Amino acid sequence: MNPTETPLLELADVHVVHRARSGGIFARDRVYALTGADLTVRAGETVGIVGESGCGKSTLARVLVALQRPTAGTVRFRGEDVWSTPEARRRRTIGATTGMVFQDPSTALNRRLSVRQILRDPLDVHRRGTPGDRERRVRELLDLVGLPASSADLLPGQLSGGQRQRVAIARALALEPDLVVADEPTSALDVSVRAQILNLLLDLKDQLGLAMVFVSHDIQTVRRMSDRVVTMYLGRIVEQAPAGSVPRQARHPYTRALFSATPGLLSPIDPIPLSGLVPSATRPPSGCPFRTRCWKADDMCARDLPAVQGVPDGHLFRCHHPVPGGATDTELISQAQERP
Ligand SMILES: Nc1ncnc2c1ncn2[C@@H]1O[C@H](COP(=O)(O)OP(=O)(O)OP(=O)(O)O)[C@@H](O)[C@H]1O
Repeated sequence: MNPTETPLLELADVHVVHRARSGGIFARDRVYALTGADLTVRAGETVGIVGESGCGKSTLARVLVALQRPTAGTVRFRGEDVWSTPEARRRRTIGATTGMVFQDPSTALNRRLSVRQILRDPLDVHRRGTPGDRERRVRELLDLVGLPASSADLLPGQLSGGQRQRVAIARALALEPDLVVADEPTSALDVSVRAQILNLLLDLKDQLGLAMVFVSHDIQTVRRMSDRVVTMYLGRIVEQAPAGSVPRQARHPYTRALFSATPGLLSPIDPIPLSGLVPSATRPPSGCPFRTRCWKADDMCARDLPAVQGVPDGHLFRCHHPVPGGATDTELISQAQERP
């Protein structure tokens, strides 16, 4: 990875605001799904995204592959502003060189199409090679994801969950992308096949030199898969750190608390207690989004959004009162318990 080369993707101050799905008096509420996201993805690297349900992980994933247009901010793909580019060019550039694997292959694949049709579709749309080339590419893709050539004639319903996710991965790879975004790719699968799918993704990443963005609730998995871990809370990226330094060197109290809840990673004793609920994304708190649950929060946290601070190795965080890097669990837990 060369830090001076143009990144594959750069998000600058990206916001996504949805209209609330619920009806009634809140029908006109806005959901702040992603707020002020700055993120860079470089060729060949794997970025893991963690955070509790509803914090904006899928929204960020969709922005990265241009399935979601930001409400504000800039997305650059190889230096080019994605959303000020004409649609046809956008499809040829970011559309053809990124692929997405969704959580549930049963809903992500068209049940009426054969595996061959599913894999040929992107090749046909982008007019890749001759019909013979496309047929060869289908066989190549099946081989790449460990499925027999005979599966080309099957419908998704004739495959197991793990096989369906292999087809979804093959489809994401059809156009030889530089980046694959996998949004909880194993959470809808049986526990017994999860490791196989994760290993397949890791092998493909190495074999094809892909960049990968990997979204998961499963912190152990994200840590194992990623070069860099991004922690999100209530629509904001609160920390980005090299995977090897998380959780011990994590500086944001939320990252430490989140990781401490994973047995064997940080905490030999109890998880760092977090009081209160995640606030609603329709009414995020002023200042730091985490301050309503943070044991270190004070008036400044309610007043001002913390600026991004950096420590070496591309480690960034947003916090007025960061925890000391390398603090022991006991120190962190006693700090948390001192909270009034
Ligand atoms: N199309 C939409 N319309 C309205 N609200 C939405 C829409 N998509 C997402 N949201 C809301 O935006 C917020 C972020 O959602 P998102 O799916 O990105 O979170 P997430 O971290 O991926 O959650 P999960 O882990 O449960 O999948 C949530 O409050 C969600 O309800």
